[in-house]
Parts: sequence; structure tokens; C-alpha cells
Amino acid sequence: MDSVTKRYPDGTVAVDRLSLDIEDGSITVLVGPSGCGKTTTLRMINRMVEPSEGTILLDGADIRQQPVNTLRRSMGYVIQNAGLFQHRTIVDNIATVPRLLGWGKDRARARARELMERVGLDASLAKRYPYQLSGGQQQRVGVARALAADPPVLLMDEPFSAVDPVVRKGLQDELLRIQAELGKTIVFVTHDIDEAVKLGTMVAVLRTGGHLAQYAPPAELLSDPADAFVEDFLGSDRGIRRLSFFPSGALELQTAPVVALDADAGTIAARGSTSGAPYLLVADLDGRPLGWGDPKDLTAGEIEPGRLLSHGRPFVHGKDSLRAALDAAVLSPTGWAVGVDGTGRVVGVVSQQAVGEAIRSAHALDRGGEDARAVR
Ligand SMILES: Nc1ncnc2c1ncn2[C@@H]1O[C@H](COP(=O)(O)OP(=O)(O)OP(=O)(O)O)[C@@H](O)[C@H]1O
Repeated sequence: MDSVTKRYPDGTVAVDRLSLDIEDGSITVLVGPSGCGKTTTLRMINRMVEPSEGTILLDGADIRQQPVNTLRRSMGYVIQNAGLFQHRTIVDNIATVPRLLGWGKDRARARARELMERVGLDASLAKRYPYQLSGGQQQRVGVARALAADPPVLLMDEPFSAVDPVVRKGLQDELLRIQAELGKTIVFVTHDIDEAVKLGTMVAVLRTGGHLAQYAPPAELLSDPADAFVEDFLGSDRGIRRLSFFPSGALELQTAPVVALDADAGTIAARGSTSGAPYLLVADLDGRPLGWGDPKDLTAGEIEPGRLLSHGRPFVHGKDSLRAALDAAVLSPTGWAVGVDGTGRVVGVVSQQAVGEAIRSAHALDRGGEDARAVR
């Protein structure tokens, strides 16, 4: 988008000289307060709204050079509440664009069924009508329908804002998975900064009047907001959110405060006195965490899992972020977090204090990187 302005007939300037470079195969999120011009920007990309000034290029060519229908077929479009055709079955909703493109009924339906599977919809829903589906399922149908003709570009306007937080998280994960598999170029509108940070390869923060306040990868947005408006928009827990971008792999986990359910008295006594941890984590014979116990109360051969303190939610060492590790430590009744591997077996434990030190080192390293970039 090159210096694109939209002035509506009543004089409202919805978008003001907006320039954005959108990479192939990326997710670009447009975020900002209500009325800042997000939807207008998105609709200018498929020419549902024509810019007043400026140009939009797709693969180097002005989008006005091709017929509007051809352009729109190269761009899937997903909106809030899915916008499904209520009188058509799910499979026929999804097959809409292939049918418009002249595909035979069987081929279009076969494609639709393949897409249902891709977006996580059970095949048994194919013959239902939209009103017979939950909100989250309808959104999945919306995504499948937009993907049906395999367009290189997907435009998504607040597609997940009408569903509850749990379903929403599932839909976001699904979108990231589909994006990794299919490599579409996605432009995604939301007013939710958490969604923007989670989904965006790049995030464009717009302010009222359609001005671009900042265009940056999410980690940079959180570490270096361009101005007070962006900082305000990111909210007061920006520092915590930023921890999502630091991996937990660098945390050194301790194994001394971990004992197996069948540990002998000598091991319990020795671990209790030398580990430095106030409690010992008891793991079952398969290595899965059971809970924390005071070494004084743990009797060899008679450890009762039901009487142990909860181990809280463990974090997956190396896969989860420092945010997850901190959360695990903060929620743990002992102040120590439990790190597990991908199969849920204990790798070790770590104190709140050690997580805090790892956060400080990660910040220092990050700042070092920024200084190096500034020097270059
Ligand atoms: N057809 C129109 N005629 C006049 N003004 C319009 C028209 N459509 C949108 N606007 C105005 O343009 C501005 C940007 O609207 P737009 O819908 O792009 O914002 P948005 O960021 O998507 O908002 P929201 O988050 O509330 O959906 C708003 O001030 C809106 O009132």
C-alpha cells in the first residue's frame, strides 16, 4: 500500500496516507481503537472500497489493472459471525466459490469436505445448516469457505471476536497451523492487542484518523513502542506479555529437589537437606509430577499423593516461554515451578527467584542486540 488515503463522501478521512509493505506468506495484523480505519483499509485491498488517493500493488501490479471479480477470487474474505448463507448446507457454503468458478458439483463438494477436515470440522456436520452449528464452528466454516478456491491472499475482519475466549484460542491456533501448512498471505483486522501479538508476523497499529502509529514485529512492538499512544494501547502488562517471546530453554532446572514416589528414607533426607528448596517435588514412577511435600512429612514407602501440595500447572521446558515459566512459579504454592518435557515427565524445578534472574538476563541480551543493531 503506497500512501493510500480514503476520504468518504461526507469528508471523513478514514485512512490517511497509509503505506505498508506486506510480505508474501506473512500474517499482517491491523490493530487499533474503534473507528481508526482498519476495516476500510482491509476493504480497499479487495476493492470493496476504492481509495481516494494512493495505490495498492499486488505482486507489483496496481490492483485496478485487473477486473474486480478476478481480484476478489484471488482473495478469500472472512468476517465476524462468518456471514454464511443460511439456506445452504455447510458443504455447499464452502463450495460456493469453486461453483462460481465453474467446478462441477461433485468436485466442489469433495474440495469442501477436504477443507472441513483441514479447519477441524467433523465430516458429520457437512449436511447441516449454519443455524445448527456453534459460533466457533460457523467461524471455521467461514475460514474453509474463504480457502475453497485456494486464493493466495486471505482478508480477515475480526473473524474471531464473536466467540468466547476458549473457542477463540482454538481458532487462533488453527489459523496459525493452517498458515504454516498453506503459506497464505493474510491480512487480519482485530481490536484485540493480545490476538495481534499472538498471530502477527507484523503488526500495524493505527490511531484514530487512519494514521499509522507503528508497524513492527510483535516482539519489537512490545519492547519499543513508538510513542505514548502505542504504549497506552499495549496496556499495563506489556512487560509480562513480552516474556512470551523469550524461550524457557535457557532456564537451569534443578533435579535435586525431585524424588520418586518410591524414594528411600536416605534419599528423602539427603535431598531435603541439600537441595536448597523448602519442599521436595514427588514424581510418580513414570516421572510425572504428583505434588510438593515437606521433607519432614515424607515417609519412605508411605508417601500419600493425595496429601501433597498441588504442583500447579507445569511448563514445557524449551517449548514454553519464560512467561509460562513465571506463571507456573507464581501460581505454585511453593513458589517453585515444575518443568516437564513434551510427554509431561519432570525435567526439573526452578524457583521464582531463578526465573526472575533469567528474565533479567534475557532483557540484558535483548538490549545488547538492540545496541548492536543501532551501531550497525
Ligand atoms: N461509508 C462510510 N461513510 C462515511 N464514513 C465512514 C463510512 N465507513 C466508515 N466510515 C468512518 O470511517 C472511519 C473508519 O471506519 P472503519 O470501519 O474503517 O474503522 P475500524 O477501525 O474498522 O472500526 P471498528 O473497530 O469499530 O470496526 C470511522 O470514523 C467511520 O465512522
